[in-house]
Amino acid sequence: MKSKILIVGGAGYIGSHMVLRLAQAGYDVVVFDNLSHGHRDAVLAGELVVGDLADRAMLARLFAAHRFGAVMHFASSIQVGESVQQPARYYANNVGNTIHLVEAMIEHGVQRLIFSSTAAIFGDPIRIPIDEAHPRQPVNPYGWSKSMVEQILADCDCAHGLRSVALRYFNAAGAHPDGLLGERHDPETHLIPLVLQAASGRRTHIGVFGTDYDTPDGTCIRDYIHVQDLVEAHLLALDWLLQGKASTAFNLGNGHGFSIREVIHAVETVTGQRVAVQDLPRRAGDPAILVADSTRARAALGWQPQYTDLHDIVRHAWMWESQRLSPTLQPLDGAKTQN
Ligand SMILES: NC(=O)c1ccc[n+]([C@@H]2O[C@H](COP(=O)([O-])OP(=O)(O)OC[C@H]3O[C@@H](n4cnc5c(N)ncnc54)[C@H](O)[C@@H]3O)[C@@H](O)[C@H]2O)c1
Ligand SMILES: O=c1ccn([C@@H]2O[C@H](COP(=O)(O)OP(=O)(O)O[C@H]3O[C@H](CO)[C@H](O)[C@H](O)[C@H]3O)[C@@H](O)[C@H]2O)c(=O)[nH]1
Repeated sequence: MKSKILIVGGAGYIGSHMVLRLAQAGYDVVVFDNLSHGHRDAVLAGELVVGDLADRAMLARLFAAHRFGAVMHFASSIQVGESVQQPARYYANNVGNTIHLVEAMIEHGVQRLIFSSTAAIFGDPIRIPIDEAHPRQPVNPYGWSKSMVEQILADCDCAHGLRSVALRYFNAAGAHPDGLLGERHDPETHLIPLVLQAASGRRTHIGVFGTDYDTPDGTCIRDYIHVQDLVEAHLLALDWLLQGKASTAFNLGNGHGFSIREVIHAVETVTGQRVAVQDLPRRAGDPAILVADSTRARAALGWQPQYTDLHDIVRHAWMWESQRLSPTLQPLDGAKTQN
């Protein structure tokens, strides 16, 4: 009998893909999500418990009712720009509420945690690609909140033997290859779904934030990693912890960067639609280039990303976007919806 896994934030984009994959791998899954940004109908397996990490009494009841072998923690506030405007709210949800979760785990003897960290802990990189030895120097409250949690987890390992793996995703993208799940952030701020919405007619155009970066075409370069490949890394990290291995952290990306213009071009190729582009000033806090060195995850976990071609990532996300298009769907910025 496989362990029962608690997925906190399992109704969100990455968490919902994780829930399905764990169920397919034979794990018993319980999802805990306040549905602030998640979707009830994205939980395609297991039991959904609607609750907030701020509610310590509810967490205590949850841990008393189930015997969890491990916890995967996807729940957080995720917008970098918003974190600059509302830092206290970000620290409360991403750090304060994570402490509630960790305390409940310690109290109930649950010793394994996989934590969703981010490339934002590295701030403006001093070298590319970014490996685990790169200094952590966040430049916004979102990145700081994740870096602080990593420190808290290291301290809780020393004090309580809580074993954890922090997975630092670079740019999560794509959708379930069978079209079952996809990215449904509201508001959507991520590049690939926004460009696809411009291709489908749900938006009039895509704004490009900054065309004067020190990159070949002047636009920012990011490392887009398929959500399904991230999910596979979590399964391997779970095995790592179940085998009793030490707490650690891994950087997760493909190791290839694509510029914003290359992403737009890939969307045009995959969809056959022309995307209207408006060049805009830089967005505050965007590093020019973020590319992961995931050598360690490949060597230690045996992680082998499957969907490394940007066109596959865009194709799966397009399948999801196309399914969501219907004559009744409201245009998002005054654009006409195509049928
Ligand atoms: N999407 C990316 O590109 C990316 C990159 C790096 C790291 N991450 C991290 O991965 C994780 C998942 O990201 P996502 O894109 O799936 O986000 P998401 O917003 O789709 O999912 C987060 C889920 O957590 C839930 N949640 C938030 N606060 C909660 C609380 N206090 N109590 C209970 N539930 C709560 C939300 O309702 C939502 O369902 C986040 O921790 C994020 O910081 C994401
Ligand atoms: O309408 C848009 C949206 C984005 N971009 C640009 O596209 C690139 C990618 O932007 P995203 O917002 O899709 O992703 P980020 O690289 O800003 O953010 C990602 O990495 C962050 C850490 O740096 C967080 O972890 C975040 O959750 C994750 O999606 C950036 O250069 C951004 O300026 C545009 O030009 N136009």
